[in-house]
Amino acid sequence: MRNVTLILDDGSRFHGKSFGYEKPVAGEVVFNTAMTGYPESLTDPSYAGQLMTLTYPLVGNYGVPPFTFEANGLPTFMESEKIHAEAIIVSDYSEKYSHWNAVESLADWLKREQIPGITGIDTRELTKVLREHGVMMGKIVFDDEPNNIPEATYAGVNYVDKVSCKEIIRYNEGEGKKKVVLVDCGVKSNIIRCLLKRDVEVIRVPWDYDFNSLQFDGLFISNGPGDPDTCDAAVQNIRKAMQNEKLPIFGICMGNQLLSKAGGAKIYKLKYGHRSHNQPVRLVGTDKCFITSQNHGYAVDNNTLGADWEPLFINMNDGSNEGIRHKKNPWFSAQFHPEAASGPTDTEFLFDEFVKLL
Ligand SMILES: NC(=O)CC[C@H](N)C(=O)O
Repeated sequence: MRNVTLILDDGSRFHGKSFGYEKPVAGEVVFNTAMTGYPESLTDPSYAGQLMTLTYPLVGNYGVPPFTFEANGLPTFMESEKIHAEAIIVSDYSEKYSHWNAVESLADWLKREQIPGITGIDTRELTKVLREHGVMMGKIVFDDEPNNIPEATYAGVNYVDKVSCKEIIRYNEGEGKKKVVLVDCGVKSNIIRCLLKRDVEVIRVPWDYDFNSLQFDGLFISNGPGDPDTCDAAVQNIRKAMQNEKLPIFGICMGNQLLSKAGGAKIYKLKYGHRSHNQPVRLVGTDKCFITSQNHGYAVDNNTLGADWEPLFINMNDGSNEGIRHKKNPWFSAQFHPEAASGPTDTEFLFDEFVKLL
């Protein structure tokens, strides 16, 4: 195993060993405190541009599931067709694995997809640095090679355009009871699975496609990577769709941010984001709290919501926005991931609420 160093923008250095593909890499360094779910997280398109640190110390011991596909073209076990994170950073990589569904080791998968993985990093100390300073850009370099990796940029880059589908994809065509247009900002497969199992036809369109001339019963806006302020074309299309006040609209994560922007609200960057399986959110107006799966670095500013809108969920750790709803029209969204995959399924009922409105 070759020696590597993770260098953060503030000059902090963390020394470890390479266990994945051997290439230097740069990106935004983020941390995720979930205890499981590395196959799902690595293939979540929302991690594009990011070096993903896992704080759970032992990673790799249940291997990697196969890349098989369902009849509708969706991967059976993964959240997209490939790894989207730029790299994975762990404390203690386990090459030995055992699981009913495992077909290869995490190292073999990373090498095949040309994604660096590093182990032996004090991920607890790294997370403390990121919590105190805020997320930072960083790079992984090989100690025996000159440091020749260019700096990466994250803010202001339109990552959605890199991961969105390039043409329309239809699921359950002519079979579902209702039709939903899904704006693909980097959609996770389980969102589509959650819609399909509720008997709807899904028309998945590129993020900037003007879908308003299509025939459909509801609009869904997906999760996606990067800065929502780079996705103006989607915001304009959503605004056009809102001219029909009866059209049900549901957004998740980036979808919450884009719906909020279409409603006139502003977005800001969180100091170090929410990435875990145990983020508590309260349903506004009730004492109900749900434990949610999350992966986001930006948030909607509650104080900028227009008079017709209100927060739907609030994060119980830091009071930040976790969803919005319109006071009159059937429009709502969640900042967390009700589709889970990975993580708790407590809030999957939001898909039922959406489908009931169609
Ligand atoms: N998972 C997502 O959709 C993330 C949305 C956005 N890229 C953020 O970081 O906040």
